[in-house]
Amino acid sequence: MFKVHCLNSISNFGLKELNTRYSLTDSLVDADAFLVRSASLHEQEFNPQLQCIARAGAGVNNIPLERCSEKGIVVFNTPGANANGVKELVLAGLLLSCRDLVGGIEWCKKNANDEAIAKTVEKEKKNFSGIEIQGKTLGVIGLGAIGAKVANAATSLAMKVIGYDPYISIHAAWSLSSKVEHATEIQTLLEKADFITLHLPLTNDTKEMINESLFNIMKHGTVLLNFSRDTLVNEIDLKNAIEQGIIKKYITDFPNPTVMHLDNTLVLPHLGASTEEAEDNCAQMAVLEMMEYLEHGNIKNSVNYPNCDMGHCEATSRIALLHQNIPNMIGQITQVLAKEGINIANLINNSKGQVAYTLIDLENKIKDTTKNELESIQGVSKVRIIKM
Ligand SMILES: NC(=O)c1ccc[n+]([C@@H]2O[C@H](COP(=O)([O-])OP(=O)(O)OC[C@H]3O[C@@H](n4cnc5c(N)ncnc54)[C@H](O)[C@@H]3O)[C@@H](O)[C@H]2O)c1
Ligand SMILES: O=C(O)[C@H](O)COP(=O)(O)O
Repeated sequence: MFKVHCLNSISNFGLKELNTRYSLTDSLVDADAFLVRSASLHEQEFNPQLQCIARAGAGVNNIPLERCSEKGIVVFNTPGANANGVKELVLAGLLLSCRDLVGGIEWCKKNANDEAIAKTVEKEKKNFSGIEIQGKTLGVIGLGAIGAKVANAATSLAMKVIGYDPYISIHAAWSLSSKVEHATEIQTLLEKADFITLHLPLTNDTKEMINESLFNIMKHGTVLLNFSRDTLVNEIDLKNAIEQGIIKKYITDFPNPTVMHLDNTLVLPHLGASTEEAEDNCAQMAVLEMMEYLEHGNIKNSVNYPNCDMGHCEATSRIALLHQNIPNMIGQITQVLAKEGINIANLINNSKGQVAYTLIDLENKIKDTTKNELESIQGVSKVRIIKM
């Protein structure tokens, strides 16, 4: 029986995939797997039994990836599963930035009891007027699942679109409209864009990437949309850019004490992925990735371990080893098995950066003592017996 702990509420559409081999646990201590959305795990201790963490969503900056890799914990996310939900909210943000819709709605509410409102409004409406997006230039930074959808949608709304993504995947590149202009340097995008939207992950490399030096390249009166993460933007520099009129409007999905007090800023309550469809998609994908790993040892969409698919085990037993990507690991592993007279039916060894994953089907049963011996090889973080 596998025990699963949910750190956030996860859509039942995903949880109903769990079969009789699973139970939900309230305890973090005895869980084999965590399901999580945005809850932070940085301060969380991980028990030795924890095999994987499935993030029902895209961003994994709430998970200590390095510590998970050291402990042989596989972290999954759900690429693209909430991209349409975010795209639709970004389009809403784009339109909200053009006329003062929020101010206008507030004005109507405030004047609800004015019998002459139909007449007064015709004098007052100029206070909420604005511009159109048609013909304006949108700069999209990060052309992954969300950025590509936003870029394509904006071309359909008659915007000119420039995209910047030095690490674009082939899949994302194929999905982009040919109308999207490709910027090889971020400067080109910043110089031309009337609206800039951020769709890149928060990492050590991208933290506060949008700072004074980039604000200084932007056009006076740029609208900045941030539906990715708050700390991609240096908020002190943002405040200055707003005061200088470089940023005309900042639309963000991430409330924090600083942005709540900025002028010309519209803050949404982290709603990008909060649609029924996105929540269902993410939950289902996360649960299925977790089950495939726990039951069969196969890895799909991990952010810290390589993909690996050996199908379902037809041999007598299956073991998985999570280890460092260093020389002679396979030699040492097969030596232990050979010493025990265990014959290998099939073996996959894949690596990703500093770590590697070895999945082995065996023609003999595997004993606990063999598992212990494999665990004692230097550089092995975890050994799982998937089928005895
Ligand atoms: N507001 C929300 O509710 C919400 C929902 C989903 C995702 N997000 C955020 O959006 C981010 C992107 O999500 P996604 O699904 O599109 O992810 P994705 O992995 O499909 O795309 C991210 C893209 O950013 C690119 N990138 C990385 N570093 C870059 C850099 N320095 N400059 C330009 N591009 C760079 C990558 O090459 C990739 O193409 C997530 O990491 C998450 O933080 C927010
Ligand atoms: O990275 C993501 O997928 C989003 O920020 C969504 O987060 P949520 O699942 O907590 O809404």
